[in-house]
Amino acid sequence: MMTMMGGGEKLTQLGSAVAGIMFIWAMFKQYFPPELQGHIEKYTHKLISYVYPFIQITFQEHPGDGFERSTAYAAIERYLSTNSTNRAKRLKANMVRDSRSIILSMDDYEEITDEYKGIKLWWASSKNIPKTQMFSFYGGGEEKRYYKLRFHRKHRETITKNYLNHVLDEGKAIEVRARQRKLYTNNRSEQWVGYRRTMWSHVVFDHPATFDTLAMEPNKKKEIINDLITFSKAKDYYKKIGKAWKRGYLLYGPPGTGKSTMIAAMANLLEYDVYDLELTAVKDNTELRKLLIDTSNKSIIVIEDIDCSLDLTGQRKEEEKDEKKDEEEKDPVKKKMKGDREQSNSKVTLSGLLNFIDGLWSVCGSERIIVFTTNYVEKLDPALIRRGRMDKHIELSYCSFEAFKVLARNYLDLDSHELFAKIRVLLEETKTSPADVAENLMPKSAEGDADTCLENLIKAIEAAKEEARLKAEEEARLKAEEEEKLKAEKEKEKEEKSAEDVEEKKTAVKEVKENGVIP
Ligand SMILES: Nc1ncnc2c1ncn2[C@@H]1O[C@H](COP(=O)(O)OP(=O)(O)OP(=O)(O)O)[C@@H](O)[C@H]1O
Ligand SMILES: [Mg+2]
Repeated sequence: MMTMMGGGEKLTQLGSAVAGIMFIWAMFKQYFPPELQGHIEKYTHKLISYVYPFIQITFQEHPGDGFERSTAYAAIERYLSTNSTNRAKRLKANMVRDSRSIILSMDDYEEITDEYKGIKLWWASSKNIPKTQMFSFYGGGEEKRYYKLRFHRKHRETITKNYLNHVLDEGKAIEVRARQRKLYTNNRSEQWVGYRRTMWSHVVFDHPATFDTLAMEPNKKKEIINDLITFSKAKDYYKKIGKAWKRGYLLYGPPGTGKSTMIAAMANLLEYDVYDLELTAVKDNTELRKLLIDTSNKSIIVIEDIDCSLDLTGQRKEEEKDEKKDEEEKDPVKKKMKGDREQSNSKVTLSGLLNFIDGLWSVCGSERIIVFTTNYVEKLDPALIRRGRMDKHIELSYCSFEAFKVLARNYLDLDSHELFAKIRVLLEETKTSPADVAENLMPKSAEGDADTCLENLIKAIEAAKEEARLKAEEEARLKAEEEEKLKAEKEKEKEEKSAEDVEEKKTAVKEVKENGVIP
């Protein structure tokens, strides 16, 4: 205070006295007639400005006559909630819509101090109570709340230019951290009507997966976490290089290897909302664009099983298509995907999707992550997955021993066990998905202990290994049979051919004999 005032303790006391008078005035002015109120206020302010070196800024909760709560007031409330819980003696608790927790803020007529770059500031909360007890729409009933900021006039520049932005940014950041995150899914366009926007339906996103619980090679996991965090802090960098603040991830790998789990972990790490985009419910590229424009910042837009939701083979050669058709007819899973695609009538095209990733729409909104998942990366059109479009390709593969250790720690609280060595060998020999491992590590009964779970896992992997061996044997047998059949057919063809040749030769000799000419 001494350093700020420069004028010594007397001035400090004067400041406090004036602040006290103003404070008491704010509380009691309602009891004076309005005409008198105006006069008293005018002259007191004049007098005070001679002796009083402070500047005051007021932030109303409902500026103007609107219903809308000022975003600045809300941000200040959040900002002060971290500050005031330690310093204010009287607090009020608020449960704000969409928030995960109660916000504690200083109660009316409380004052706290803040410090910014060595400058001391005072924040006070207050309210005006109108004389008439009329019905009103304002948030706090009839009262009009406001915050008052007070600081020495020599810091005017710093406070108005930097400090206020700092408070608003911090307040917004606290709000983002405290808000309930949402999982959105797109509705069919027939439901996009009415007063409320219904392009997306949402539920509270409360998935427990985190990168700690995700089973994966530790180095790979670290790399992904770093990549995400770097992205989330790179606002200025993206601006500098002139690129939209977006990043694309392609997650690929067999079923049950943690692709969807990783998306949840990403959302939890960055505290982003998740938009699960079901492409088969989107009629065409125009609808796709509308949906994407309607997403919010700080979100992950997910298209799962991209190969099933979009016919990516549009421009391919016919013969390739035929080949694929045969394959689809044979494989039940692929047949279902094809069914999904056909049933959906979706006319979203590859180029529509590419425009969505890096076309013009990307100028609207920022801080978005786009994630595609697929089980068949080799099926995707190269245009879709080229670098720059999908910035990072992440393979999620079968469960390695390192990944198993994460699961054992999560599910059984085990860091080591005598059965680990055996499991390591089995995992190296087989293709076991983390989902299968996780399934077996869950106790099947209330008494199920860690030993039983590990034994169950061993049994399950051994059974799968045996099944795979039998399948391989069967396939080898069928292949051998096929080859045998082919060989026999070729032999037969050859024999028939040579019989034909002999016959031809005989005819030729006969003709020579009869006609005396060589054909
Ligand atoms: N890497 C992993 N770490 C932890 N748990 C996992 C992992 N992979 C799978 N699981 C477990 O298996 C279940 C299924 O995994 P998930 O849905 O993430 O697989 P997926 O790769 O998305 O499969 P699909 O290709 O079928 O969509 C999850 O609920 C989770 O409990
Ligand atoms: Mg999945």
